[in-house]
Amino acid sequence: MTISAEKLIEIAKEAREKAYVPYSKFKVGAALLTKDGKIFTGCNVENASYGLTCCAERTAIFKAVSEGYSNFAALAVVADVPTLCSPCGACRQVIAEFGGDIKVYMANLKGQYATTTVEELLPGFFKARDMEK
Ligand SMILES: O=c1ccn([C@H]2C[C@H](O)[C@@H](CO)O2)c(=O)[nH]1
Ligand SMILES: [Zn+2]
Repeated sequence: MTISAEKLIEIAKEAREKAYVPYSKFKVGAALLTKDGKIFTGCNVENASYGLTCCAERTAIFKAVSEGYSNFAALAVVADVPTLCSPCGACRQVIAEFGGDIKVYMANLKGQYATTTVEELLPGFFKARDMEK
């Protein structure tokens, strides 16, 4: 990995500013580090049809994959909360698709963070192997 957790969190914090959140007003930012050192950012994008909202984490992952990157080392997620911003279930499954060992930094605006992995966040996640007959 080429950059520190703190730096990735800083980048996620900047990405958070772009959040489109007219309904919840809850801005979330993400920064995704590829194994070859490229960074893709994301923010949450809400919709008047609430269920169509895309979280910051998935925005970052879909941006990266659509640009040809799918080997990830770490993902930072930042929100303005006293505790830490923990990815929702849908995002956990989407992150897991690309490796249960991807580091996840859950952070707040003060720069406090916890490090975990998707294996820890979503034990027993559904994977390609589960479709084998
Ligand atoms: O980890 C999370 C949790 C929530 N949200 C978004 C979805 C919605 O726009 C708002 C409130 O749930 O926060 C994210 O982007 N990431
Ligand atoms: Zn989510």
